[in-house]
Amino acid sequence: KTAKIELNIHDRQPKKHAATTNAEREETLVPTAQSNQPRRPRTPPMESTHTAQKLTHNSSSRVKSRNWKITDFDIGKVLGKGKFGRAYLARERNTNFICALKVMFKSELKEHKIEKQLRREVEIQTHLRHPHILRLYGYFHDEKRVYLILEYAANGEVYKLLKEQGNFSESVTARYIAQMAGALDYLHEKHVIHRDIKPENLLLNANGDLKIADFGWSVHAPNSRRHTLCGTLDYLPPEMVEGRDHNAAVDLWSLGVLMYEFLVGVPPFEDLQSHKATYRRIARVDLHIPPYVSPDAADLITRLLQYESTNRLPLKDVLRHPWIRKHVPDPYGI
Ligand SMILES: Nc1ncnc2c1ncn2[C@@H]1O[C@H](COP(=O)(O)OP(=O)(O)OP(=O)(O)O)[C@@H](O)[C@H]1O
Repeated sequence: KTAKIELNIHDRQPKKHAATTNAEREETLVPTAQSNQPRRPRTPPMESTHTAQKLTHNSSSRVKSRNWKITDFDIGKVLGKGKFGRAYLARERNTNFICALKVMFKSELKEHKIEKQLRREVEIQTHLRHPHILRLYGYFHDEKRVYLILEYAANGEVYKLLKEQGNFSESVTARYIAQMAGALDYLHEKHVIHRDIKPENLLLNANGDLKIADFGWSVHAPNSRRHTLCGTLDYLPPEMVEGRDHNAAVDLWSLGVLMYEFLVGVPPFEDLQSHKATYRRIARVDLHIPPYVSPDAADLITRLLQYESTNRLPLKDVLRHPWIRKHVPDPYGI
């Protein structure tokens, strides 16, 4: 059933204002010239032949990496900066497989005491296989850094697209929400709660399909650990801001917040005055849906943003909702 939460809320930081990290100061992964070799068919590096450095899950359920090293990859452009490092476009030399390489400094992981969190993130994400969940193919490390080999999402962050466009149309939103509902349903069946659904954690691949990308706050349910929550308050459900027990229904609430933000451009309980004000609006479910949102869309948002977690519309019913049906002919096949 759940985890007790300690709140330690910070403002939603635009990525470019992230604090300077070792990764920025010590830029050692110099992009290499792209080779002109013809491309072979792309297969995930894990499935490549003799290098088979697949992450394995041993009996004590610790995830292990084997043998990958930085020289197995050609490094391309910087895809972006996170709090703890950078992501690079990369190509595995043996197979020409294109991927993203996320590089973090061990010293920073230690300094911020997030090694455990990262280990959990890697352990969870490695075992997930879903078209709308970003694949983590493997990881390796050297003396100073940890590297994650990730599926490449060519169209970048949903957050950036949303800021550029202001909001999304109902048909685009319905497609994203159906993809999210499918992915969350898969996670919940595996007893994983994501707990940090927001546009910053969603990427888009070359086809414009959505990929859940960040498992930093995910947990296996049931879970009884206490956690310090950093990040935006906007997506937290009443039970989490009130420090009560919570379960997988937290992701249903966040899906409602996400749907609102996609259609309106700002999250429903945002209050720029103070965190306290946002907290109050969440706890009261102080929801105002603008009149330009269609009645069917408003109905789905309202069914997800229910104070009582048991009253939130289950994910399978989200996929059957008339608004999804109207815009997404085959919500199970997307
Ligand atoms: N697999 C990927 N495909 C394409 N772009 C990516 C990929 N992974 C990361 N990026 C880009 O690089 C940026 C930094 O990624 P990173 O995972 O290091 O940080 P983050 O998780 O977005 O941020 P934070 O560390 O603050 O949580 C992302 O915001 C995104 O724009």
